[in-house]
Amino acid sequence: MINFSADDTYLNDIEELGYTVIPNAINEELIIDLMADCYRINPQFSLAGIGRLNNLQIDDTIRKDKTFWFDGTSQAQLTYQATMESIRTTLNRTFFMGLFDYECHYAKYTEGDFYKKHVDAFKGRSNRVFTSVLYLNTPAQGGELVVYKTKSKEIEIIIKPQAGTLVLFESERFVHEVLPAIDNRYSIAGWFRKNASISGIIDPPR
Ligand SMILES: O=C(O)CCC(=O)C(=O)O
Ligand SMILES: [Fe+2]
Repeated sequence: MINFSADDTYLNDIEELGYTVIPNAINEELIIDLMADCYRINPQFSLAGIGRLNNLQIDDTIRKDKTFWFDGTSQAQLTYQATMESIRTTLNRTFFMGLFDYECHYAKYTEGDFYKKHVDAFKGRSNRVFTSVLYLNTPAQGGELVVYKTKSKEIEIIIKPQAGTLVLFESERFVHEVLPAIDNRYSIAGWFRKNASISGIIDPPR
């Protein structure tokens, strides 16, 4: 399991580059349990929307993955959330980020599914600060994550999904896309958030 204090390479990457890629961040047993959880809830995966709550829109020209928001109904979900909780406190301690919670969903991409170029947060319009993506399986081909350089069309890095690899990046900073899947691709996408409560109403999750 990832231990930031034992190896600060990843924290240095975050500081210097705004992102990091951590292979084998999560132990194999938990990956197996999370995959089993995906199969359990398989019929409940649904076409992902764009935007939040009331203005959620389904637009399958932008993304075609199917998602399922964590509902805490399995030990695997709770264990994963506890791991993300420890990363949240580490990020806060190291970078004084004031991240106050974490939300995540499973995502399933089957053949031909993609997620076109986008950013996960827009300045001043979202409280998503840090994006996390954990890959649950290792597709033989397809479904690469392409991350672009800040304010540029050039590619910063192409990440091949590998079971156990955790990617962390600044949500506002990086345009990214998921290339069309060939083999089935399972992952957990999540967001560390700051509290952007508007006129006293605590910002709801999702
Ligand atoms: O699965 C990935 O590699 C990235 C997914 C993504 O960009 C998102 O869900 O916002
Ligand atoms: Fe994204």
